[in-house]
Amino acid sequence: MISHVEMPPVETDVFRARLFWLGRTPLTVGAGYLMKLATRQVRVTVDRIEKVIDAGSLAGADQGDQPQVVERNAVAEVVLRSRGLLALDEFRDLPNTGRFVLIEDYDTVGGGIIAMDGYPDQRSAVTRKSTNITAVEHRVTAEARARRNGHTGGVLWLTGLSGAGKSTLAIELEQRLFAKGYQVFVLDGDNVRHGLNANLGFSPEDRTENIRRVGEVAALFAEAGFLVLTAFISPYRADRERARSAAGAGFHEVHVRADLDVCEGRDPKGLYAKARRGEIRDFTGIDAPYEPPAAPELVVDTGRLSIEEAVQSVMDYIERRFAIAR
Ligand SMILES: Nc1ncnc2c1ncn2[C@@H]1O[C@H](COP(=O)(O)OS(=O)(=O)O)[C@@H](OP(=O)(O)O)[C@H]1O
Ligand SMILES: Nc1ncnc2c1ncn2[C@@H]1O[C@H](COP(=O)(O)OP(=O)(O)O)[C@@H](O)[C@H]1O
Repeated sequence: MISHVEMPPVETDVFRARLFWLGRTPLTVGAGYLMKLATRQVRVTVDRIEKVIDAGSLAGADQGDQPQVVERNAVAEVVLRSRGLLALDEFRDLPNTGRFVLIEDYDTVGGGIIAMDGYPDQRSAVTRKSTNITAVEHRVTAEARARRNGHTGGVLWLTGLSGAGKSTLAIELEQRLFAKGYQVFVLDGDNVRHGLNANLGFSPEDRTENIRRVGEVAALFAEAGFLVLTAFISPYRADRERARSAAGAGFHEVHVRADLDVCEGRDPKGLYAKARRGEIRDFTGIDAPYEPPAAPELVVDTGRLSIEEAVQSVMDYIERRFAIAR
């Protein structure tokens, strides 16, 4: 793709669209459509419908917090997802190329404009700048490390909203696993942001870079034979998938799940209250997105389980997946 050096396209597999729906059958969450974008056609699926406005009355359609359909002639804000990375322009920067048409069974069923609010440009996370580099082979094998430690190295990647219980579980598990003889270490969002990632904030691109670095560090710890427990919100699916690729087969995604109102009710650091008062912007779950895992290896429902039950369920999982007979 050729682009102006000052105005390169955004690279992403998820984006927001404001669209006008013309289809005879409603647009639905999970449905797939062909998106015509300048000269390209790509398949996209509807990840979320954020808001629906009836074009006749201009009133918000009453579908609760999570609308599931957009009826004909309605205007909606939706989140669309593609399989691979797409190069896109935002409508506000480049109106001519920042718009698209949706097609279903050869019929035009909608048209809209692209916005990236809340979602990162993934360009820097996928760009390699170094060349002429050659990997050095270790002589200590992963098997030798595992034999000595009594368990394989790996990454248990905890993801979830603020207040879901990631740190509580990770810290408790670290102590219990250490007592059992595991080489174990917790990488926690709040701690890592004091050092390695002190130069990063909470913009979508900074969160992506935060998770990119942590994913690489966790993969190195795992290679060194450690069991790494990471406790980051890690709100974007693509970032977690990159962390998975960095660590390979030893990566296990754990969704620490609790509804937003449960997390907000706990509010252990008083941050939700600040976000509601407008003192913190771009707070996950309030005015910044969280993309739940589509197929995590484990779900821990901390809204239903006690801390002890939640710890035990992850502990059982770890013992099944990582322990080896010496
Ligand atoms: N805007 C905003 N949104 C979300 N969280 C915020 C924000 N500002 C500060 N904090 C505090 O930072 C912790 C999240 O850091 P992470 O590194 O895990 O975030 S991310 O993965 O990069 O999204 C998070 O910690 P946890 O509550 O443990 O999740 C908060 O304490
Ligand atoms: N089943 C549970 N698992 C984990 N934490 C729980 C659970 N039930 C209640 N909590 C409480 O929820 C809060 C979670 O906070 P924290 O661990 O800091 O979350 P996070 O790291 O995801 O932001 C703590 O105050 C904890 O005591």
